[in-house]
Amino acid sequence: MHQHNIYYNNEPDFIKLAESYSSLKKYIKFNRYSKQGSINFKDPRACRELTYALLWCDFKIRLEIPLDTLCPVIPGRLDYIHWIEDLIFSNDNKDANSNDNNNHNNINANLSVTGIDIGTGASCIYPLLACKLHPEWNFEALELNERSYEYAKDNVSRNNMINQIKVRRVKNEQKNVFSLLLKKKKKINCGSEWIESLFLTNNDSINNQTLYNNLLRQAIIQPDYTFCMCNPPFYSSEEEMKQSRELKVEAPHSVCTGSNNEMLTEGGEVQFIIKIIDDSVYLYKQRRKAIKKICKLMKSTNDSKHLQKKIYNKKLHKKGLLLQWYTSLIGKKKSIDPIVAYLKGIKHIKEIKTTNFKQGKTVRWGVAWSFKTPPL
Ligand SMILES: C[S@@+](CC[C@H](N)C(=O)[O-])C[C@H]1O[C@@H](n2cnc3c(N)ncnc32)[C@H](O)[C@@H]1O
Repeated sequence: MHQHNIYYNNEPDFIKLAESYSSLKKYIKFNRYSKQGSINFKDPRACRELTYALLWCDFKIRLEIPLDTLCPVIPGRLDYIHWIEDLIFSNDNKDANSNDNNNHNNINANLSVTGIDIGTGASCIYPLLACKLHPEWNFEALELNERSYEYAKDNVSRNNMINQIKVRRVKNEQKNVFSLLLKKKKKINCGSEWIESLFLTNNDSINNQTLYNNLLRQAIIQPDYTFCMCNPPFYSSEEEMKQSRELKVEAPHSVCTGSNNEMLTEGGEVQFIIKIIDDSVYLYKQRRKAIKKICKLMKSTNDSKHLQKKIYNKKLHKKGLLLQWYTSLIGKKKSIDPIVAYLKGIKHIKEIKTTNFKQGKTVRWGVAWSFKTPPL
């Protein structure tokens, strides 16, 4: 467990918890092994009540989820968030390359953090927890399933976080996973901040080449979002899901309440994550192309108004999307190699990281990738 996790070396005391959260009381079981009491982890109602109790007592989060959706195991969800903190705030990003102005990871140390949760589920658990830990963070929470989307929205309002977390309904899973955010970017009439500053700083002529180069550099290295995260549906079929349960030597620690949309996806998690990778590459290339065109235009004109008009007419400032870190959870060990091999085959990718999250008998893995800075 991550050292920043509040449950690190600090297992919840169920009896104390039930004293503060009375509806948990009826689910508490005593046995001779545990002084702290326990619950029946095979009972979905008991698991859900435990999640509600932990979220309320430790985070002041009120949750409501249907019994037949995934009941988030809080310590595990926290571990993934803490790993993302490590990625975005790590010294590698801030200091090790501090002389490297071309590294888009550096710039973000001073910027606000906006995350994207792909498949936020009914609980909207990652955005809620992350924004409680970091009240200055913002989230875009994307969800395909209509009922989960409605629940996620209600959970955000219930916790007065509508200003921090935007829940968005994905209607077409075939489209680029980031397409709703691209649409949002396109709707912003004034264009991106960097392009505005490019023109506001010097309205008459492009005579200060250094200034312009610096602003353009900002445009290239500044990500639109800090990170994305995803807990994908792991399995390709009910058969595979069944087999995986049967393969476990010991009985699963707790009941799995996930419904089909949460557990199953065509091609399983490998295909799901590879689609996120492909979508990220496509948008990176779009942005790279647009920046190349802007550079060409800058060479051909000395008139900033003319340049501005051309950029706006060609919508170059709205093209592509770049995140500092793309991440996903991986549910099966055998999925890591094909995903990492796929990432290694993409020449624009600068860094690939993997990790594991161990919690009791359950192990999950994490994968993260970031792109090279597009060339000036
Ligand atoms: C395993 S669940 C994770 C739910 C939640 N994030 C959690 O960790 O408990 C996967 C979620 O992704 C959603 N989903 C599947 N495909 C999606 C897509 N293309 N875009 C957005 N959400 C999707 C599913 O409906 C489901 O709610």
